[in-house]
Amino acid sequence: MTDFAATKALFHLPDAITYLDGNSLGPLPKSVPRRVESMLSEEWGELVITGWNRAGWMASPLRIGDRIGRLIGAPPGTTVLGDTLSVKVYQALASALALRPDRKVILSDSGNFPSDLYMAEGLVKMLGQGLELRVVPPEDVAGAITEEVAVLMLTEVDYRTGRRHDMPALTARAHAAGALAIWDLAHSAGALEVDVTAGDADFAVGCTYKYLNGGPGAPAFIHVAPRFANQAVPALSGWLGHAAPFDFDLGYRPGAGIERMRVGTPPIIQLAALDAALDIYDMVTMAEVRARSIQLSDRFIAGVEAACPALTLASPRDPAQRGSQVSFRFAEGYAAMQAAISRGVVGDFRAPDIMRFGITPLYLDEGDIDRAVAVLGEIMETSLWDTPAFRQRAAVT
Ligand SMILES: Cc1ncc(COP(=O)(O)O)c(C=O)c1O
Ligand SMILES: Nc1c(O)cccc1C(=O)C[C@H](N)C(=O)O
Repeated sequence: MTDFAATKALFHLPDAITYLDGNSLGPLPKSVPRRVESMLSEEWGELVITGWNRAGWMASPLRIGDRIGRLIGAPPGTTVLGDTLSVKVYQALASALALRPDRKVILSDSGNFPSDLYMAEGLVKMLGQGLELRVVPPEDVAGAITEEVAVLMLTEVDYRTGRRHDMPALTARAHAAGALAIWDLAHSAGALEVDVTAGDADFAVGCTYKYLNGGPGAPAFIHVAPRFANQAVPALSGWLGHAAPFDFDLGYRPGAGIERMRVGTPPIIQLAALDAALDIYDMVTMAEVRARSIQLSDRFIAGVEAACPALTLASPRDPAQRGSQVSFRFAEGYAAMQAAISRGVVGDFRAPDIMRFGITPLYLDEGDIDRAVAVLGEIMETSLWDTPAFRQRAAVT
């Protein structure tokens, strides 16, 4: 049985802050500074270039990829880390399209994160070939999976509303229509019980700086189903995805399996931080994390609805349809969130009117939820948000 008080004690949580933004950037695990410091001084400092072999740097994208694979139901050797999520989306999509050369449609939805759509748009422009990116409302996805579709590309949990797609059902539908399915697990990995194997995903990608607490700029992951591992053509054919990088051949030969999804030099310092952060996931089961997330989310929804009648729930009320965030609509949501932050309750805002709160049981408990509810209630009751200073938008929201 997971001891959530023990996991909470493993995080550095800034004084007087209730942190409800772990769905965007996880907080600092206390073990990370020590690990990074030892990586710097003992590995980089003492081993210098021999660290690639002697400290296992070169193998770390696959080794740590397996730690993430365990959390998303991927078999060992099918998940690798590197680059940003936008890059991994591009790689997955390019490879999936090459596996369905006779089809022309990439199907996605308007709840997808814009970068995923932008990467698809860029790829469509570059490849030409009559390809089309078709974006439909989330509720219309199932009906839009026709035999024209080459690839269904979705983010499982909507970054704004927290609405969760049914990965196994939509994937089965895509497969029945002859299409492939790519799942972006940015808002799922470390938050929900995900099983890419049972769900039969062809490709899965995600980031590690949200629920997995790898820190700002932590590398993304990509998983390729074993049936395609040696078939997927890597669009970004960098040297570390080559079958024998240190042969320095002039021609590219893809590496075995998931190795081919590597591109260039891995971010070793950032991987050390992520590796330390993932130790916390060895202390929990995803079933318990999910159950606790639902418990805390339901408490938060009930509290906010009672204390803040002006906020309307934007997330599905049914926990099964929701990820691990809770969102509310309020026309002046940006200002209201700034007011909340000024009172120590940190969530974020997504245009046009979404106040977003990440519910992360590894370091949040009932006391945090109740404090956040009380602060939001007070802000709404006193209209504390109603000042030009809180309406002034920052560069990053
Ligand atoms: C669903 C989703 N896809 C893609 C991205 C882009 O990730 P990155 O900035 O690592 O490329 C994000 C977050 O920024 C995201 O939430
Ligand atoms: N990756 C981010 C960044 O570099 C700066 C600010 C925010 C982010 C995010 O991750 C945003 C996030 N994907 C979202 O769901 O809105």
